[in-house]
Formats: sequence, structure tokens, C-alpha cells
Amino acid sequence: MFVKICGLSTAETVAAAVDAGADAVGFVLTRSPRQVTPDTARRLAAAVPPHVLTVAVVAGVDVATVRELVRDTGLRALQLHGDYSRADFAAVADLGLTLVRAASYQAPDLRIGAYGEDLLLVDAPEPGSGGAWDYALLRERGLGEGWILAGGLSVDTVADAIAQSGAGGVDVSSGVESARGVKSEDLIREFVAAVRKAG
Ligand SMILES: O=C(O)c1ccccc1N[C@@H]1O[C@H](COP(=O)(O)O)[C@@H](O)[C@H]1O
Repeated sequence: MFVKICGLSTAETVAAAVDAGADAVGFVLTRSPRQVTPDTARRLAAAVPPHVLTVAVVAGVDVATVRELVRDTGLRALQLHGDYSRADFAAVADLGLTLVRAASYQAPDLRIGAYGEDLLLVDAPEPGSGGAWDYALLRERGLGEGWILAGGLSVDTVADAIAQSGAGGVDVSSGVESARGVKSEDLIREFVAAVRKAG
């Protein structure tokens, strides 16, 4: 089970995620309580071992800005939230990054690869809000295991969410915070352990 810890902004919490066994760590480069500068993302990502995927998370900016934001970070994946079109995905394909399309569970085209993405992340309508949704809704949609579940997950809910949804991975931000935008090393460790225990 793939597990990503998102919205990291300190060396200590990045280390906690890596040491706990996370498969990916995310850095939010656009407006958010977790926003970091490209320079900070580059510095934090430099300490991440190669087996852990480093992900640039962006929302609400045009493709030219996306390209500028990720340019010198060294991050290896790009997670696009919002109204990005197939043409937008095509316009970042040459960056050579793993492309993650983040979409609301209510969106049309919930099919992995529909926009040329490598991974499909299915989220609540408002990303990073900590809002949960009915995780069982997509089980009948036949998305397979190659999609990642996000939106309001926590240490207490993630095992049930995995069982209900059939997702092959999970992504968390708010649920591993002690206050909005402040990651907790303990909660990061507990979250990854809960995912591993769930299978
Ligand atoms: O975390 C943010 O602030 C954020 C900002 C802009 C785009 C995405 C963001 N986070 C992503 O939101 C989901 C779910 O987060 P949560 O666990 O419900 O807080 C996750 O994919 C984050 O990568």
C-alpha cells in the first residue's frame, strides 16, 4: 500500500515520514497553510533517499507558473489539483516527472491515465481541507488498485477507508497535524504504522 505524507515544511517532519516508511512526501508550492518556497522544497527534498518519491503539489496556477515553480527543485513528481486540462498535462509531460492528477471524487473522467497522468489521486472537493467523504463510493467504479485515496484521512479512519474504498494508496495532510499547517512527527509515525497494519 502506497502512502504519501503531504504538506511537509520542516526537516524534522520530512525525516519522520521517511523513517516511518512513507513511500512519498509532498511539498505544497502554491497558496496554502503548508506552502513552502521552491528553494525550501529543494533543500528538504535533497535529504530524502531515492526510494521515497518527492512530490511538488500545486493548485490554481497556470502551466507556465507550474513549470517555473518546479524548475530547480529536483522534485520527482508533480501533483496537479484543480481545473487542469488534458492539454495542460501534455504541456508538462516534457518535464519528465511522475504526473499525479488530483481530482474530486465528484469529477467526471475518473479513470487512471485519462489525462496522461501516471497516478490518479481522488480527493474531497476542497484539497487540504481535511474534509472526509464517503470512501465507499468509488468501489463500484472499477478504478482498480492504481488510485490513491485522499481527503480527511487520519490515524483513526485510514484502515476503514482502505477497506471501504479498495484504493491502492493513501495520501494525508491535515490528519497528521497538531494544528492547521503544523505537522506532528508522532502522528506521521502513527499514520504510516496504521496503513502498514491495514495491509
Ligand atoms: O495540503 C494543502 O494545503 C493543499 C493545498 C493545495 C492543494 C493540495 C493540498 N493538499 C492535498 O490535499 C489532499 C488531502 O488533504 P487532507 O488530508 O484532507 O488535508 C492531499 O492530497 C494533499 O496532497
